[in-house]
Amino acid sequence: MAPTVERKKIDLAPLKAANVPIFFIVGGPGSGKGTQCDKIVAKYGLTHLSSGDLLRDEVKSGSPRGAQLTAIMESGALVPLEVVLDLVKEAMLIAIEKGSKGFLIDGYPREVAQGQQFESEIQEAKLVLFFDVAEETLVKRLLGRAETSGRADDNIDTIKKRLHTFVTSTAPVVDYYESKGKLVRINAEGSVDDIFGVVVANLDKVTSKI
Ligand SMILES: Nc1ncnc2c1ncn2[C@H]1C[C@H](O)[C@@H](COP(=O)(O)OP(=O)(O)O)O1
Ligand SMILES: [Mg+2]
Repeated sequence: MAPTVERKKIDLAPLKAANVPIFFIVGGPGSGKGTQCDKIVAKYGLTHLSSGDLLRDEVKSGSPRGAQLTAIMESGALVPLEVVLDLVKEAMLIAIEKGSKGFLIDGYPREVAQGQQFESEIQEAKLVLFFDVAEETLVKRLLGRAETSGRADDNIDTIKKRLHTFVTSTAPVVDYYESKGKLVRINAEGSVDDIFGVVVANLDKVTSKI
């Protein structure tokens, strides 16, 4: 059986009181989420949180929770939904203390259930930006990133597995938010700047109050 992970009680009152806009950023691995988020942060001053980075940072921190996470990932099991959500909540609270104007939650939700849990415990997402890219392009970009990223998961076998996971579990997320009228589907095959132009046009419609 996979080891369990300790959970602390997290007081979300300051986050709820701030009531800042939250955007989910979804798209296959290599679709350019990180690239576009960096540009959004620079223009709008939103806080960028990547659930993958938060997990990797927790593991690197050497905390007891990080060690428990390593054991789970090595056992091949999935990190429990609540633990990822705890890491996101903690990072959001720290950012709110520093005056964050809103959040880009990158790579989350991976499953419809994750999105529902986030929204019921924290707050509804304002919009979901979906970077839509053909599989062929994703593979090409990830192999390019592999040359400099040092990420163990940027290799052809793992890339294929991640693409399969994306198609089977994340595609329903896209359908779910589309049915709620919150999905912004962005064709992300073009250049970084062209894609950003579309992002800006969509964010400007809803961030006039930021
Ligand atoms: N529009 C674009 N055209 C070409 N390459 C792009 C691109 N957007 C991002 N890239 C590159 C940068 C990275 O090396 C790789 C993956 O981008 P990323 O931002 O790390 O993706 P993600 O965070 O969605 O996994 O592709
Ligand atoms: Mg990324």
